[in-house]
Amino acid sequence: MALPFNQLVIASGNAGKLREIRHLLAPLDLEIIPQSALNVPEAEEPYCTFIENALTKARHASRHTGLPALADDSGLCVDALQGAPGVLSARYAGEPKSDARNNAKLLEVMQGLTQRQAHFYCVIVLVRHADDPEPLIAEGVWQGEILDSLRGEDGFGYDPLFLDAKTGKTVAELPLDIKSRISHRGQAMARLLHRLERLAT
Ligand SMILES: O=P(O)(O)OP(=O)(O)OP(=O)(O)OC[C@H]1O[C@@H](n2cnc3c(O)ncnc32)[C@H](O)[C@@H]1O
Ligand SMILES: [Mg+2]
Repeated sequence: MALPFNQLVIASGNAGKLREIRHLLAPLDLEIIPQSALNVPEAEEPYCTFIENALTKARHASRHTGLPALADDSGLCVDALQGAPGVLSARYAGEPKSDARNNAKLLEVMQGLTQRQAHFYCVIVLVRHADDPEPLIAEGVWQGEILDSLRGEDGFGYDPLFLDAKTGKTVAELPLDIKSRISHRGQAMARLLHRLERLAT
């Protein structure tokens, strides 16, 4: 597909996410540039919805670089916790961000709970310029359940606690290519690429 741009800034500072996004965008003929390479400072994420935060991150990176930018805002939503940690997933256990402390907190909060259903949610936003009135937006959801102990070494964030019902594995036990095919992020990116096709010449 021939896109109307050949460079794309990824508005994320999360190494695990960046690895997955690079993998998902690999089929495109695009130069992928992490925002850190262009000294974009981390954006504030003050909103209570994923979409508002994603839009803010994408516009922020685009404004700083003058390039098209893609942001991912995502998180884990636990049914029994009314959707927490939700938009606060990255900082559930406070500052500085720590996957290990977030997982420990989640285990503690869910101790003794039998209702363990949860989902990962991801929204991806692509703006062609900072004030783009028609950002491309796509979502994905991945249903699973929260285990009572950590399993697996791969991935990032809550992956060692999230059991995928279909494979019977935690996300941290799934290789990158399998996770990318079925994850919330993989689904969102597939939909985004579909929308990008309509822009392609
Ligand atoms: O905002 P950026 O810089 O992209 O990085 P971040 O880690 O702060 O990203 P978010 O604000 O979108 O928060 C997402 C958090 O949700 C969790 N999360 C999202 N996707 C995940 C996945 O695929 N596996 C495990 N945890 C995930 C993880 O704790 C992330 O830090
Ligand atoms: Mg963040």
